[in-house]
Amino acid sequence: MAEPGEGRLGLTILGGFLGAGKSTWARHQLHEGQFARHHLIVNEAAGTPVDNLLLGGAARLSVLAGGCACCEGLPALISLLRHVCDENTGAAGRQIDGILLETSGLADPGAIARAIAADPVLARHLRITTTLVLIDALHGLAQLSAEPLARAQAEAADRLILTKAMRAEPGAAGDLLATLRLLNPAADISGAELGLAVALPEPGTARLLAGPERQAPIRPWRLDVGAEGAWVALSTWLSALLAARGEDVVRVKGVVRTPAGRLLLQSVRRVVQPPEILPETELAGPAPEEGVIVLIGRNFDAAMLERSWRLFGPG
Ligand SMILES: Nc1nc2c(ncn2[C@@H]2O[C@H](COP(=O)(O)OP(=O)(O)OP(=O)(O)O)[C@@H](O)[C@H]2O)c(=O)[nH]1
Repeated sequence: MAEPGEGRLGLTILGGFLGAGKSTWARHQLHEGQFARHHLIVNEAAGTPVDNLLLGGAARLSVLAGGCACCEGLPALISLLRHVCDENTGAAGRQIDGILLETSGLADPGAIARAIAADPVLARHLRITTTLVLIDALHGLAQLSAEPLARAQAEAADRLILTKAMRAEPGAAGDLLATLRLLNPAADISGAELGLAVALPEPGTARLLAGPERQAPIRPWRLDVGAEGAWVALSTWLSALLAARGEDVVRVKGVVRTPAGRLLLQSVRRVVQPPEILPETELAGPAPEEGVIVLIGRNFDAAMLERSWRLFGPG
């Protein structure tokens, strides 16, 4: 007798807070030959997608930008998933082994899973094989305390991966591990550094999580920084912004043109990451908009960002 779920396409949901390392982890898995015959869907809350630049190894890639897939971007996700299911049934037969969905850092994977289960078409064609949530070992404890969303993400997982595991101070990482075990005792937990599996720290003490205060919503802001030449001004502006308003800046990412080529600039909380030169070859998904920075945070307004950039910007 056929098992329930047999024949349905497997869906892996890859979630985690802003900057937790979802694209980095997925890129490494693709490099290692994992998810080789999967359709990769990348969701970004901002309208200017960047993550697909890191996922050139994907055989099939769709980008859903400009709306988080658990809320305002949900109709687009449902319709794309139906389309992928359609393509993989019928005469042509199955072209892929499954779907890997990288959610935006603002998505609750539990809400996505519930929406899929409630959709009569998807419920017949898809089954969620794993909900994998990445937790940033450097910022995870603070996020779990301050952001209800980070907690909801951790609780929704059946697999948790502590990323940046080798960069974190072992005591703090051990406390984070103990806190995660308290929050989600059923989840399998492992560690990773740049996508590579590494040992977990010794478990420490679970930190009591204070109920988060009411906060303004986190949302993306777009800043046009112009064409070539803005690089030095941009790094000075970003350092000044993080010094002055670091608590409100959750994530910054963007692509700027420099004499050395296209540069991917990003920060997670106050940590500015080393810039990365992007290959000029054709990449999966839409071409990136150059000279555009996406800032994801709270309590900003577009005019204020413009003004502050003009203080530093070239010309
Ligand atoms: N040292 C270290 N850095 C990491 C690791 N994972 C990610 N990073 C860095 O953290 C930054 C954010 O990584 P991404 O993979 O873009 O994170 P993300 O979760 O896809 O980000 P969003 O889509 O914006 O939520 C990048 O600068 C990465 O190089 C890790 O395991 N170790």
